[in-house]
Amino acid sequence: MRNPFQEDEEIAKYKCHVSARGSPYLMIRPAKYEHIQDDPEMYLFHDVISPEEIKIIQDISKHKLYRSQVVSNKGPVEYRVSQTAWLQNQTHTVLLKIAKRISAITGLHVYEGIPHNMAGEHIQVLSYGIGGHYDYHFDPLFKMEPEEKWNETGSKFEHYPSGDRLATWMFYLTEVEAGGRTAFPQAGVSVSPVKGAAVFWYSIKKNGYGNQRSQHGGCPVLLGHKWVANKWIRENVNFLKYPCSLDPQE
Ligand SMILES: O=C(O)CCC(=O)C(=O)O
Ligand SMILES: [Fe+2]
Repeated sequence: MRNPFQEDEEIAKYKCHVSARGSPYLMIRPAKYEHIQDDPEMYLFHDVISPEEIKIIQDISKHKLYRSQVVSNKGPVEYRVSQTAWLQNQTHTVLLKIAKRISAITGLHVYEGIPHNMAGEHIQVLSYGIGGHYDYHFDPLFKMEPEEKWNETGSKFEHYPSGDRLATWMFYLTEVEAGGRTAFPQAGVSVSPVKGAAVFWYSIKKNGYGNQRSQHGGCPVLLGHKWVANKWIRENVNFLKYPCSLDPQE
């Protein structure tokens, strides 16, 4: 996939892969993916959700959709124009299968688990019509704020005992005729929706701090209809899966 924001030299560093990623579940059908960036670590995985699975997800979402909100504000906001549906794993067997697949590919725990120690959030389905968009933002819930604030009494830290959003896995359920890219202005990359693919990136660095370069947004849909599904993967249960590195800045 050609990225208009990346120089040729930078593109040359990144490669496409076919790999079982060390998982026995992927031996017969290895993951096909593009390595997009190192900072943040980011990949585009192809053919990770089938057209039949997409249809099931859209069908169960259709009567649950409501105007999207953001964590920090109750009610609709102008900077996020789309519709949202949250799907719990038990809504359909397909959702459990999908969680297992994400886990095999990323090597992370992604099951919902118990509320105070969850590995992955419920799937969040988003539907954008023409003009639908989501301005630049960060997915982490509190780690983009200064560290002194994380642990204040009554702070967000207390409300998120499973830790912050370590990584985002986002399925593209449709192509978009024009517009609708997911853009990362600080990392200098953007990803065009490819039906059946998923973009995956880490928002928290190995040193435990939020990564400013993970800032991203959904560009306005100019023509067509865009559907995506987010799976946010939490930090605490994954502390051994994403260990710190020898470089404290990393
Ligand atoms: O729609 C997109 O491309 C991005 C969506 C997003 O960033 C979010 O829902 O947090
Ligand atoms: Fe986001």
